[in-house]
Amino acid sequence: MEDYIRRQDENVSRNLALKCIQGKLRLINLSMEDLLLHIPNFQLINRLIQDQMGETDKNTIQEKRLMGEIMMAQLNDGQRAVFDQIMASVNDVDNVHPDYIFLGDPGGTGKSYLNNTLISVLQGKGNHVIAVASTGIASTLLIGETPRSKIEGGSYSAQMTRKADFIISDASNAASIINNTTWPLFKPIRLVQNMRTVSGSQEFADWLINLGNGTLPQTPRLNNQGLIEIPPDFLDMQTNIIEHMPGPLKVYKSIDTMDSEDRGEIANYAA
Ligand SMILES: Nc1ncnc2c1ncn2[C@@H]1O[C@H](COP(=O)(O)OP(=O)(O)OP(=O)(O)O)[C@@H](O)[C@H]1O
Repeated sequence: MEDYIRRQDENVSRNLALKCIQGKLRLINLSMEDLLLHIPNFQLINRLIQDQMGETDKNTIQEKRLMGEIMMAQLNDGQRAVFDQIMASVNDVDNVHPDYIFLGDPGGTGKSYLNNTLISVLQGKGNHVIAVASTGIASTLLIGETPRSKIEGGSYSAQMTRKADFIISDASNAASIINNTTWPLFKPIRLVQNMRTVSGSQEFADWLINLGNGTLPQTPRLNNQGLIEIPPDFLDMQTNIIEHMPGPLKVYKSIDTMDSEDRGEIANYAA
């Protein structure tokens, strides 16, 4: 719920969080009733979606246009080239540009920044943009075999999807898209300049790119394809950063998959 409350009021946030929980429960064949949870208020959520669809008043468009111009001016050459390709696809009247573009890893190359720039610029031009949380399911629904104009149903999501000029999905689970039957429709593009490292850290930037690409050389001593060795210099850098962080050290563990006979317990761990 905290993820939503930054942007919405408490009641809307509670219902969006419940809707998210309901989606996760469905994946493991559980319902809200099974866990005695409230059913989300879909009317409220649909109204919110409708408000967002109608968020095209002149002031908003003007603000987005200015923001888009500022962000666009900051793009590096690689980001700008991808930006131009995507804009060509969005404005494509002759259908010569690809409809589906996949901006892949590596991390830190400014994909989110570029996505936000595209959203601001397109909204600033009055285009309808949808930014979706990306899961394999979302990509399948939005980029499935059904052309968007043929998506049926009167729900706000269906209306919004039909009307969208541009659908964008960030932080995607690449594997779920690459393994999807729609993958051949995508044009894959990569950014290469790491934007998280400062100038003078080229070695670290290259190492991060290779890490993201899965092209780091194997360390024979470790004798395990799945293990990588972090060079001591980079580890020193991390220790240095941690030492400069205020407050007591706290370790958070992450879990990729949860295995338990108790389905309720599995539902407590977000994937
Ligand atoms: N053109 C730019 N000008 C200034 N800062 C930028 C630019 N592009 C990206 N950044 C900054 O670089 C950092 C990394 O960018 P971003 O989060 O967009 O990368 P990413 O590829 O989405 O990373 P990840 O895949 O790890 O989430 C961010 O702090 C972002 O604000």
